[in-house]
Amino acid sequence: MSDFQQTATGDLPGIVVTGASGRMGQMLIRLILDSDQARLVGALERPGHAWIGRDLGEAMGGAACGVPVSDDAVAVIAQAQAVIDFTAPAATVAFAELTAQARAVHVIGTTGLEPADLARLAAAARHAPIIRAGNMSLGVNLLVGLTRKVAAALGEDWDIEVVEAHHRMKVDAPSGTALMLGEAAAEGRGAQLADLRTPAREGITGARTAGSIGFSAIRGGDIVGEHDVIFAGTGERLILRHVATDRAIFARGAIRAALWGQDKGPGEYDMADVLGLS
Ligand SMILES: NC(=O)C1=CN([C@@H]2O[C@H](COP(=O)(O)OP(=O)(O)OC[C@H]3O[C@@H](n4cnc5c(N)ncnc54)[C@H](OP(=O)(O)O)[C@@H]3O)[C@@H](O)[C@H]2O)C=CC1
Ligand SMILES: O=C(O)C1=N[C@H](C(=O)O)C[C@H](O)C1
Repeated sequence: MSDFQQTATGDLPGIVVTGASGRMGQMLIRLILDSDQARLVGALERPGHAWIGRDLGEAMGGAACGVPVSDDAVAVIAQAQAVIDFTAPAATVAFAELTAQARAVHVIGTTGLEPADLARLAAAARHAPIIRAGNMSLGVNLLVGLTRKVAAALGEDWDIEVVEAHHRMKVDAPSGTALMLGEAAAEGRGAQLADLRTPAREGITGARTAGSIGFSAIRGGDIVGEHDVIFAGTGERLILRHVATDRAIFARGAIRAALWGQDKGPGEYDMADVLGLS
């Protein structure tokens, strides 16, 4: 039986994990319980979920850890210094408003957010820090900087394509990471991604528009997350690649962000801020 006992003692930042039963939720819970820098103070799931009211450790198949799974977001978030949230857009927007009311740090990994969701996050960030990134790993955040530099160095005769692969359960495309990489490539060219992005291709598409940025998504099996930025020139190709093999890289980044945010004022931040890459 797994031991889900809390390692931390004393007055450390208290973290609440939303979407506790999810792939990222469970990874975060294991790492926070093992951490000597933070405490797990709550676990949230949506109303009606089979885990509600159960001890979190037992629900995860191990020994009791003393943290119940709850659907009472207001009461649980009131206990938090940070909320780490890898759920779904509608849930994340609602959690942002509650987390801002509690003046806690909101770390958001959720992808697939629409402009209206982002506007609500911006409003919440007027009251407390929000740290959001489509990918919380060190490697991808370094790749973002490399992509910006390579795009700036190469002319428009180098076509840019972002190719991503994820597990069969992923619901959004292109991935949040692919969009981060596309935005960096566009910035490198002194433009906005919205002006260069090519819609998904199918049928008689015509030739490629010069200077555009294309996206392709593969879904299958248990692929954790793979991203290529392809710079296709004439007679040569340059490919920047990141391969994730373990979700712990995202969870470690999110916990680091939650701790980094403890002395920050209201506002919107990203992982480049957390990692000192800005
Ligand atoms: N930024 C990053 O580094 C990363 C981002 N992600 C993103 O994180 C998100 C989650 O990914 P993943 O863990 O794989 O997905 P899962 O589907 O495994 O987990 C999402 C969890 O959130 C729960 N949830 C949904 N709505 C609510 C709600 N209202 N209240 C509480 N819990 C809720 C779901 O419950 P139920 O199943 O019952 O609906 C589920 O347990 C995705 O958007 C993904 O793209 C993932 C990895 C890294
Ligand atoms: O859904 C996932 O799994 C992942 N989502 C993020 C994304 O959309 O880029 C990050 C990572 O690739 C895993």
